Amino acid sequence: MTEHQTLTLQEIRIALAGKTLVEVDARIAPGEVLTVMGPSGSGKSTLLALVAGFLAPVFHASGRVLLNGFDLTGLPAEQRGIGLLFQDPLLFPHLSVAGNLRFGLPRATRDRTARVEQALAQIGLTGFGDRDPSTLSGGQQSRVALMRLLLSAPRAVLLDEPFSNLDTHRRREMRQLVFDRLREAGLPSLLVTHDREDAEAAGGRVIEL
Ligand SMILES: Nc1ncnc2c1ncn2[C@@H]1O[C@H](COP(=O)(O)OP(=O)(O)OP(=O)(O)O)[C@@H](O)[C@H]1O
Repeated sequence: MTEHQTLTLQEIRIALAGKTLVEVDARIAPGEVLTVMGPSGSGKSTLLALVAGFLAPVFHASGRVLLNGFDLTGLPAEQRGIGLLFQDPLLFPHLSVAGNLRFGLPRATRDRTARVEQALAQIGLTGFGDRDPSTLSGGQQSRVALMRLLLSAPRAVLLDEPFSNLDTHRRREMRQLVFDRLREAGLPSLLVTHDREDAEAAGGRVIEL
């Protein structure tokens, strides 16, 4: 279990061609999901890119991103320990379902096979470990992507329209699973969505860009 963290977006300002696109100042508590909403082009994905550490150089950004007071602002993406979940589950097609989950585990993890079996059981996919990800339904793939993310022990999570590829029923199930898991793990998260029901299910504050 990861130490509980607070994610702070301190006086963030992102500008494009001299014009302010995004201004945010927020502190996200452990287990809290802060939802970011706003029209297309308002800078939601750009804000996530800044927090993750891969903001395109055309943008000018100021402010700081802190995890439990530790300044991430100058760190490259791979050193930030931030997990990402997108609309597309982005499973590795050349790895089995179990291989995708194993990939999430930090290198020093012991009992890897047992951890993967346990993870499969937690998402209702016992017996699916040897399958090729493309043979899974969209909802099953989403669950594998979520579990791969959680196994990687992130310190914070960014979600960009993570449910928008799922049908209504699967979306409800997946929302519940994702938000329960993030709360249980005590992870601060930032959710970008167009869907009010996502924001309600997330249960945290909502900011509009
Ligand atoms: N690499 C880039 N170079 C130049 N402009 C960009 C780049 N990426 C995004 N933009 C512009 O920045 C603005 C914000 O884009 P962004 O993708 O953050 O919006 P969004 O709120 O996530 O939109 P959507 O809801 O459609 O996903 C848009 O005007 C977009 O055209």
